[in-house]
Amino acid sequence: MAPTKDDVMATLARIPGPGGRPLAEGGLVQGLAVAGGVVRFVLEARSPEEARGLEPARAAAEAAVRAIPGVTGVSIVVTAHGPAERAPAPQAPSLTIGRHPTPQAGPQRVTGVDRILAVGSGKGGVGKSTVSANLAVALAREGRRVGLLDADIYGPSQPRMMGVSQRPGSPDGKTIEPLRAHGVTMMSIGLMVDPDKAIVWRGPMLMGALQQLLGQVNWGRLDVLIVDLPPGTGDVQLTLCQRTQLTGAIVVSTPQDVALIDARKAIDMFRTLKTPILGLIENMSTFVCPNCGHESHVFGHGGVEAEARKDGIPFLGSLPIDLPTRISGDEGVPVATGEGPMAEAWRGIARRLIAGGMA
Ligand SMILES: Nc1ncnc2c1ncn2[C@@H]1O[C@H](COP(=O)(O)OP(=O)(O)OP(=O)(O)O)[C@@H](O)[C@H]1O
Repeated sequence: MAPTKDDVMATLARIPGPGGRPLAEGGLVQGLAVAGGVVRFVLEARSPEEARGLEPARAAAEAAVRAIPGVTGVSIVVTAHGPAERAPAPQAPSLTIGRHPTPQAGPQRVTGVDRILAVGSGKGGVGKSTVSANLAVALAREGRRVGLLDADIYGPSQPRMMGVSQRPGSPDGKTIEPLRAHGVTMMSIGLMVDPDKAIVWRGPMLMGALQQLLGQVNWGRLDVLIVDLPPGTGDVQLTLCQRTQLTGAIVVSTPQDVALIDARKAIDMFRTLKTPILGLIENMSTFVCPNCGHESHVFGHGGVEAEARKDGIPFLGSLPIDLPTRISGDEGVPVATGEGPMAEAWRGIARRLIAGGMA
């Protein structure tokens, strides 16, 4: 019989954590997911010191969870952030998102944030949100302090992909406390509006909302903030590039021509706005049949790398069509939280960005 989350939490309640308190208590266990027999969760320490001290408890938890009948795999990630970055318990916010923009003099930094990476695409549905979420998690696993802002105002998908749904609090009515998931500090417009209501805003309202999400969210100290943009080349992209000091943009595309045509437009837009393009990522590159191992190039293959070479833009990597990537995205536990070839691919891209000083 497949194990349940309750089975896992009951097991973790018997394992001592920091200060002898059971691991199951105090919000230490985050993002618990049980898919088939595979159990995944994050142990979120309050400081790097506490994270280092958690190793024996992590090993004990892994052994104990593995011993639960029906468990076929266990992945436990320990992440740490300073207490300043830990969001307080959500309270009813008195702040709403969505207003006209306020004037500002030139592009501005976001307080406490060292780098801002925009993740864009020309075409919708090519995997921009999947890339943003997995990259954020992979960077956090490398020990970076990471924020994720879902700026896809018309179609926010990060709450689902990161597995959060509670409304962020605004205790003082001026700033919004972001949420935490899988070691990442995150905020999405989707958490502030009724999920069943369409956002019907003209450009100025979008600009104002983005300004609020950057300036009024208490991001804390971050090494890097990843901004998941809407597809295309519209008001949100323009506002972000013109009003914020961006480190650069990453453009995601699938290899087929129709996506590449739009990716070129996104590249052209970032160039026009003088935003450095840090690299291209090819998503849904190939499909390897899990039954026979045959590799098909459903959307073509290699087109994004060729485009990068032609344009003199770094190629950051390619990701195959992968069922666990889709399932884990739907379940709110990005595939980069686990182990295996996909998590390894994300780790590689994250390390490349860190080595280049970009994250
Ligand atoms: N490499 C992949 N393998 C399998 N499924 C994937 C992969 N990348 C993305 N997907 C799935 O494709 C769908 C679209 O992905 P995603 O939402 O990340 O795209 P997007 O470009 O952000 O879309 P939008 O234009 O709506 O913002 C999702 O269901 C996601 O799980």
